[in-house]
Amino acid sequence: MVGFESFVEAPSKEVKVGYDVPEGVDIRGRFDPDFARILSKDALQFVAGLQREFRGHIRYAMECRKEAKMRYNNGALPGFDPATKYVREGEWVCAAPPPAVADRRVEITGPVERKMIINALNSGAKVFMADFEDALSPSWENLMRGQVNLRDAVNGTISFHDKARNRVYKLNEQTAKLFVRPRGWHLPEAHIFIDGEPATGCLVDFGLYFFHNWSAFRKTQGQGFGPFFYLPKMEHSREARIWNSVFERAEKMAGIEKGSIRATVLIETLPAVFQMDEILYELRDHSVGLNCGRWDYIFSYVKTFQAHPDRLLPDRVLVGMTQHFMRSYSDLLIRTCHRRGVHAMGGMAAQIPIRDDSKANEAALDLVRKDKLREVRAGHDGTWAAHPGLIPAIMEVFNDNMGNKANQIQSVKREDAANLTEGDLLQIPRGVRTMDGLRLNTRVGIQYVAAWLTGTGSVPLYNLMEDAATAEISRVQNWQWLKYGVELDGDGLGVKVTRDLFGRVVEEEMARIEREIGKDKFQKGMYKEACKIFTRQCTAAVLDDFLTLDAYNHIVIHHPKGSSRL
Ligand SMILES: CC(=O)SCCNC(=O)CCNC(=O)[C@H](O)C(C)(C)COP(=O)(O)OP(=O)(O)OC[C@H]1O[C@@H](n2cnc3c(N)ncnc32)[C@H](O)[C@@H]1OP(=O)(O)O
Ligand SMILES: O=CC(=O)O
Ligand SMILES: [Mg+2]
Repeated sequence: MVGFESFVEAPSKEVKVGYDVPEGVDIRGRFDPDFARILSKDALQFVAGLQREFRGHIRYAMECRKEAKMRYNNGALPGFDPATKYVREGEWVCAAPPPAVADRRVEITGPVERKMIINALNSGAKVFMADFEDALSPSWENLMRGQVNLRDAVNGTISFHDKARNRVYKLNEQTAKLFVRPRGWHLPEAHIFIDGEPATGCLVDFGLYFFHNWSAFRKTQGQGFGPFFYLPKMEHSREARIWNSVFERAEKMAGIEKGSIRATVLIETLPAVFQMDEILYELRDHSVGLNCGRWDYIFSYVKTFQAHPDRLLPDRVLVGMTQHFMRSYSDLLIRTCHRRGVHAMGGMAAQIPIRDDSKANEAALDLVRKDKLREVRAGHDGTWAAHPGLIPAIMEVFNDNMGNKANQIQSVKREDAANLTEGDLLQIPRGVRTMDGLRLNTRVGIQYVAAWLTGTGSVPLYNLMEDAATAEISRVQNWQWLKYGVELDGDGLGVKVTRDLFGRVVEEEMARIEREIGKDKFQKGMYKEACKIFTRQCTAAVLDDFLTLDAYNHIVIHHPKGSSRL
C-alpha cells in the first residue's frame, strides 16, 4: 500500500518532520521522535485494520446503549435477558487461568506514568494494572508517553531519574505482572484520524500496546501467555463479543495461539451485572475473570436511573459495599466467576495513606482492612490497592484468609448467591442526602476536573483517591438532586436543591478551594474552567453520558493548527 506523510511543523527548527503513516491515517498530534517509534507505519496499519473491521460493530453497540437508555428513561428496569437464559443455565467453563496470573491476591493500579509504573511494578503486588482509563487524563502527551513507558517496562529497560531528589528508579528482580486497561468504547482518539474519522480510543490503546509488546511480554511476563488486559465500562455482552474478535484478529496477526490474550472485564455498569455469564461466555477463550468496578458501578446506578426519582442515592460517602445492592453484586460476581472457573476480583477501597496524621492514617488503614476482609471472606480471589503503602496490610488480610492457595476459584463456590434476584441487585440504597454531601460532591468534582484538564487523572483529595469514576458519582448525583429538587436531610429545615442553592454552593465551594490550596495555585490552575464545565454538566437539561467526553474537547490539541473541537 502506498503511504503518505502526515506533516507537522517542528516549532523550533524550520524543517518539516512527520509521522510515516499508511494510507487513510492522519496523525494530528504533536510530532515527537519517541512517539514516532510507537506510531510506526506497521503499528498504525494494525490499528487502522482494527478500526476498519470493527467500527460498524462499535457504532451499533453504542446505538444499542442509547436505545437501552431510552427504555430506562421511560421507566424500564435493567434485568436478566430471557433470550440468553440458556447461557446462564448452561454448564460451560472458561479456559483455565494462565499459570503466570493464577495468584492475583493484591493488584495495584495507576496511570501509565513513568515513575509510577516502576513503583507499581516494584510494589510487591502480584499484578499491576496500568491505566489508560479512569486514572489517566487522555491527552496526546499522556497517551503516547504511556505507550513509550509500557514498551520500556515490558522490555525491562525502563528507568527514571528524579533530578530534584537525585534518585534513579529501576525495576527490581521480581516485578508484578502487567495488565493494561484501554479506554472505554465511547471515547474517541481525536489525534488519530482513520479514513477521515477520529479513531476509537480503546483500539488505539490496545492496538499500539499489543503490536509493540506481545512478543516480549509472552517471554518475560506471561510464561507463554499474554498480553493481559482489563476491559472497562461495558454494558452488554455484544461489547465483549467485539473485544473477543479484536483479540482473535490480533492473535492471527501475531501468529500466536487463540486464547493467548487474556482479559478481566470490569463489571462496573448496572446493565452489565445482568450479563456476567453472557460476557464471560463471549470471552470464554480469552477470559481471566471479572472485577467489581464499584465506583463506576455506583455512577452507573445513578445514570441508569436518571429518570427514576424514586431511586435516588444517599450521600456518596454512604454508598458502600455493605449496602444490599452492592453486596449482592459482589456475591453474584463471585458465584458467576467461580462457576465458570475464573477469578473474581474485588474492587478499590478509596482510602490512601495519610502521612501527617498517624491516628487518621490508622483509621483509614482499618477501613481498608475491613473492606478487604469482607472481600476475601466472601470469596474474592484478589483485590485492588490504589497506593503502594496499602499493599502490606491488604496482602496480610488475603494471606491470612487464603493461606497457600493461589486463589479461591475451586474452594469457594458461593452457591448461596445463585438465588440472588433482580430485586436484590436493584434494591434502593438507604441513607440521608445532605447539604454536606452536595458541597463535597461539588468541591471534589471541580478539583478533579481541574486536575484532569492539566493532565492528571488521579488525585488525592481529602485523604481519598479520586479518579474519573469517583468524580462521575459527584457529577451525576448533583445533576439528579437538582433535576428532582431533592429535599435535603439533616438540618430539619427541608432545604430543596434548586439552581439558586446550587449556584451559592458552587460559589462558596470555589472560595473554599481557593482558601485550601492558596491564591497562587488557584490562579495558576484551571479551577475556573473546571467550575464552568462541572456546573454546566450538573445543570444540563439532559444528562451528559460521560464527564470526560465534553471535557476531552478541552485537551485535544491539533498540531500545527492549535486546539480543536471534535
Ligand atoms: C475507580 C478506579 O478506577 S480505581 C483505579 C484507577 N485509579 C488509580 O489507579 C489511582 C492510583 N493511585 C494514585 O494515582 C495515587 O496513589 C494517588 C493520586 C491517589 C495519590 O498519589 P500521591 O498523593 O502522589 O501519593 P504519595 O505522595 O503518597 O506517593 C508516595 C509514593 O508512592 C507512589 N505511588 C502512589 N500511588 C501509586 C500507584 N498507584 N502506583 C505506583 N506508585 C504509586 C508515588 O509515585 C510516590 O513515589 P515516590 O516516593 O517514589 O516519589
Ligand atoms: O474502575 C474501577 C471502578 O471502580 O470504577
Ligand atoms: Mg471504573
